Amino acid sequence: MNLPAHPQRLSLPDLPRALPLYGSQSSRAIEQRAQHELGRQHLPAHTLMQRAGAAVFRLSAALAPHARRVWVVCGGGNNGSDGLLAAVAWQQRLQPLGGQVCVTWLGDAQRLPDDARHAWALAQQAGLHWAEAPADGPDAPDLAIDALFGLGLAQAVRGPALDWIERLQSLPCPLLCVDLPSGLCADHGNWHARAAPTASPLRHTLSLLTLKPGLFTHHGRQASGQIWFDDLGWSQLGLAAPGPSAWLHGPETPHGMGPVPSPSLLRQRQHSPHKGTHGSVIVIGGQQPGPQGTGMTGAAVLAARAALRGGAGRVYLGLLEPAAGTAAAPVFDPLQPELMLRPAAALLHDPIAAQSVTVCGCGGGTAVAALLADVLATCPRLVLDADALNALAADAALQAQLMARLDRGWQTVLTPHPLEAARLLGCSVAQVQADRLGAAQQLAERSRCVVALKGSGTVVAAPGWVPSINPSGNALLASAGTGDVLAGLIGALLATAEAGLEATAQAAAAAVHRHGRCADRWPSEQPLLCASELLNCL
Ligand SMILES: NC(=O)C1=CN([C@@H]2O[C@H](COP(=O)(O)OP(=O)(O)OC[C@H]3O[C@@H](n4cnc5c(N)ncnc54)[C@H](OP(=O)(O)O)[C@@H]3O)[C@@H](O)[C@H]2O)[C@@H](O)CC1
Ligand SMILES: Nc1ncnc2c1ncn2[C@@H]1O[C@H](COP(=O)(O)OP(=O)(O)O)[C@@H](O)[C@H]1O
Repeated sequence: MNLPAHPQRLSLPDLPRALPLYGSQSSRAIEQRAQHELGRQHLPAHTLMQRAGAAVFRLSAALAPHARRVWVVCGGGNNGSDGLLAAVAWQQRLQPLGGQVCVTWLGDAQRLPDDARHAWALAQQAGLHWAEAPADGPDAPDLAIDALFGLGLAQAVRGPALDWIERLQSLPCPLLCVDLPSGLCADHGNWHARAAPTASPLRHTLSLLTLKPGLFTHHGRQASGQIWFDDLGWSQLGLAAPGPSAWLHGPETPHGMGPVPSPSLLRQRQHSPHKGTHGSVIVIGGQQPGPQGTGMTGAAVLAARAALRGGAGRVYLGLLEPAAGTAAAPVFDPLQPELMLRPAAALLHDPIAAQSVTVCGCGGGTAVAALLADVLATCPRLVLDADALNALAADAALQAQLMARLDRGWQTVLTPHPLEAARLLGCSVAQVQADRLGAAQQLAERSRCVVALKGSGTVVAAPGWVPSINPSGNALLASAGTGDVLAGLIGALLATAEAGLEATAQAAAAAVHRHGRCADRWPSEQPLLCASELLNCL
């Protein structure tokens, strides 16, 4: 058998293809299949662990080639074994150079799993230096390896490991986390230690055998730093893997269709299309300021502009009627005069509504609730955002109407942030965030809609689909109005997408990826990315 490939650096967000993600259960199933096959091929016991230890050593040596004082923190399970084997390899490298490896070990020699017992014996033979903590001052570590917990962490960390995790995460030297940063839940990206780590360019994570969903959503991206992957030779075994728990999608999503090319490129390649070919988008929202209205016209304007910049051929902006005695609605958008402004109710009763994608709810305030039943009944392709979602959450009749849309072959995309998702699911934000994949999937199944659950690692789910996680975007997007831009962009991509649930989900995922990529490409010398600036790079 060939040797396993070197660790691959995951170049996010532009993955060449969608990658399967496996939670702890399916990772263990894959490990079992691999162990069985390696045994069948008469490879020595502990081969997988040996490969894991070698991969950790190889990558850490590449990250810190001049390291002389290495601190390796190991737990008492198999994650710790990978660390122990890497420590032995570092000891062999550093001994002739006068360097030192310090191992902090949490295990109980009386109750070690089989692989860990073997690694422990090798570590004993190598004569490693054991200590509760590394030296301080000039002898402080210049490389650290975190092998406390990987897949086996099931609940809040207890005991001395809490202090070690904190110390590891704040060291001013490169840190390589084995499989997962200790404290991070493989399945959900929840942080199970004290305060979640701040971002650090010194932090790396080498995911072993499989990529886990928790690395890419909720606390995962920030806690993991740069993510690397080594499949430990799994792909060369030619075995069937269980179905993935989720996908990590790039511009190409896992569900069949190729990458979504940029609209301008598509247009430059063609000659015969007219504006109608590029689809129409209606945006309904933007409650006017007034005695009841909260004044959120800007949100609907952002969504409409995003639909235009996203490639829609025609964009209509239907602002919600101003209350009596308040200022009249604007008649045009001076910065984007291409937008066609009409009263929202008039747009809904125009035949245009049947041929367009409608984006409803951005800045809709309380006024949008009154129109929602009409919107659900007249708009075959629909994106519901913000206040439309809140109105939906408060009204069981509207929810029933939403669910029935799919029977007519009508598609809907919901774009909740975690609070909106919690309202729709009738649970707390903490419950949504504790299982973002599960929450998005549950909402998709319950509402029979495509769902984009926003936040770090936006999850796109659809009924009957395996959900996918978007790897683009960063906290530059955490500012008011960026969600409105996303809703408009989804509308634009839907306007030229094929009919059907799969194409709808594909378009939503592509829009989420494109939206996040704008933030990833934003020049680092410019500290802020306002929603209106985001429009310029769509
Ligand atoms: N499967 C694979 O893909 C492959 C797996 N490999 C490697 O094995 C790793 C999985 O190993 P694993 O199953 O032994 O679990 P692991 O992460 O070491 O944790 C168990 C230890 O943590 C402890 N512990 C748990 N919770 C705790 C808490 N809250 N607070 C405190 N302690 C807690 C628990 O203690 P206990 O509960 O038993 O007292 C036990 O000592 C995987 O991530 C990868 O690195 C690769 O080598 C090959 C391919
Ligand atoms: N930390 C983050 N990392 C990546 N994307 C983020 C982060 N914070 C927010 N976003 C993205 O920014 C957008 C914010 O949307 P939303 O919360 O609806 O804001 P608003 O209603 O003000 O427009 C979403 O697309 C969300 O995924």
